[in-house]
Amino acid sequence: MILPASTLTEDDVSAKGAATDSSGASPVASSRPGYTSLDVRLSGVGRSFGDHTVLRDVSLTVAPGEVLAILGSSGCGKSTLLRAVGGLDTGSTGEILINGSPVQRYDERTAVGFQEPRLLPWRSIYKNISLGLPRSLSKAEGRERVDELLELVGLKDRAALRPREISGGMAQRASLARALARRPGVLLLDEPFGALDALTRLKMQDLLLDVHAQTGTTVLLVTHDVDEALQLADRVLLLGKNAQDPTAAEGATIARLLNVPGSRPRDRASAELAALRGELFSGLGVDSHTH
Ligand SMILES: Nc1ncnc2c1ncn2[C@@H]1O[C@H](COP(=O)(O)OP(=O)(O)OP(=O)(O)O)[C@@H](O)[C@H]1O
Repeated sequence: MILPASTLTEDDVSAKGAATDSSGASPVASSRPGYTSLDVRLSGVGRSFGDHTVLRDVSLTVAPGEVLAILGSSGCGKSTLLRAVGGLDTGSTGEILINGSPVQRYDERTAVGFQEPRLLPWRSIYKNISLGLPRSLSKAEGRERVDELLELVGLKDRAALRPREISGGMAQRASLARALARRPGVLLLDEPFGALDALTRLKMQDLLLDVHAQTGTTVLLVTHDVDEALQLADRVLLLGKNAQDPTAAEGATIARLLNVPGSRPRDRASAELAALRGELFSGLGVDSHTH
């Protein structure tokens, strides 16, 4: 049973984040009954398309329950990396392990959410979410799970509507619920809020924090938004040229890997975050105009 985040006690919230994994990575969340949080280990991951090298030598461990934001300039390979972790692309080199075993084609331990909600227009919201259920569930179990998810993403009273009858933000919530329906150990989100207006985007960020507090799922989040990364992530991975080796061969690698301090939800105006924001902007080649 998934409870709305508002029913969590302070103890529930502070119990999260107490542990750290052996990689020295960020705090890990404990998952709720029925959910799992899996670790992801990347070793020397690379990807080329023909003679165009997009990614090279990406190595890191994402702790169970961690939220890792992936930033980088357009075309640097963020989606390519995410697709490789989900087994949507099998052309990468190096090794990707989830919970110690290699990623499979369309790995069932993962679920992917995209910028466009990708809902079937002729199906109800309820039915669209049920499309994400694992086949192993009975009808009754499936119904119970979809009801929980509708509650979790605040769409209980919209279940019977078609996608065109709800707003873009609601459609994105339905898409998130569909991705969660198989209770993935690793949730892969590719610019999930990129097409939403600024206010809806902030609300969706809060919703994702609620969902993460409820499920403890490991999240890899590709975003272009530095503030979104700082608000949501335990760590931020900046893909780009290696600053220590500017003459290195083409292809993006880990340019920076930053811990984001403070527990969520974070104070958007804190001085610590402002310093990190400046560092990330400079890593992205953008002048943050601080004087
Ligand atoms: N199937 C493919 N065949 C050939 N080239 C590809 C393929 N998929 C990706 N690429 C190339 O790999 C590079 C990285 O693409 P990718 O979509 O991963 O970048 P990104 O960082 O996610 O970009 P954006 O921020 O613009 O979404 C691009 O140059 C793209 O053209």
